[in-house]
Amino acid sequence: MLLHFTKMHGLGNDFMVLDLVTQRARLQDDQIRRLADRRFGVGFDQLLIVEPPRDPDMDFRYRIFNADGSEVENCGNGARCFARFVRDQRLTHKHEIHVETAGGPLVLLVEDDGRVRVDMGEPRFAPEALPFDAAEDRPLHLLAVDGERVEIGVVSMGNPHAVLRVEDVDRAPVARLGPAIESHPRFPKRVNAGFMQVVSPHEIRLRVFERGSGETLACGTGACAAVASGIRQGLLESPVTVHLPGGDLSIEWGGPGTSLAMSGPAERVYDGRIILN
Ligand SMILES: N[C@H](CCC[C@H](N)C(=O)O)C(=O)O
Repeated sequence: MLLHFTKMHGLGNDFMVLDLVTQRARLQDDQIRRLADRRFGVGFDQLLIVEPPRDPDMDFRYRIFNADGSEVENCGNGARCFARFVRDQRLTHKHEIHVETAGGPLVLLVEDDGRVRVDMGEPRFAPEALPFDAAEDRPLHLLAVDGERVEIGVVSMGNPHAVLRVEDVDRAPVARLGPAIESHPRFPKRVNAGFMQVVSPHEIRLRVFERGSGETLACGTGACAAVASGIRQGLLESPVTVHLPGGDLSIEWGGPGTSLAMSGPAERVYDGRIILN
């Protein structure tokens, strides 16, 4: 089976994007893992699949798979690349695109300068939304991990995030605590682990060890989760600039009962064709 695809990235968080509106394919987990491999395959953090919507009021359905083949509920950087892709491929001419995802509906606004603004919905802090094993909803939870006890904020952006505050992201124990938090037993569906350094009330630095992909150069939902947790703890005020290793995102959130908005770039790298057996 020959498949056309496009390689894209959002601040270095990179994607293979497949149009399954005009093409037909069913990919198995092991095929996704092989395609994700940066030597034996195309190489990506996530695979994004564009499909026709199930709900007639939506424009598209958008499915997201991590490099380990696991299907996930949401991908912020991927949403921006998705919006750029469907317009570049002339699958739509709309500037406001309504998308079905496993984590709920998204509204994507493609701006004239090529940046994409995404209404990411309302952050949810209740442990059962992630899911996270905890007796109650609170701004910070204690987690015993790798022989130490750390304080984390937990946030669902459709996908689960644990946010840990650090003094200096460059010296944060991402390689050691990232995997340990990702697969911690109190997160039955695993979790993305964010390491947040507060620079000022309107500025943070962030590194994210992503569930199913490892540390990435940027994580859109991770940036949203870190800002939401920081605002809830009284450390941050909207809008917040998030400095990730791959570049900056801008996040706005008016607090409980309101949607959180993220805006940033989406880049195409190349178009390709691959034969899947
Ligand atoms: N690894 C994430 C999905 C990709 C999120 C990230 N690439 C983003 O931009 O939000 C998870 O398992 O929930």
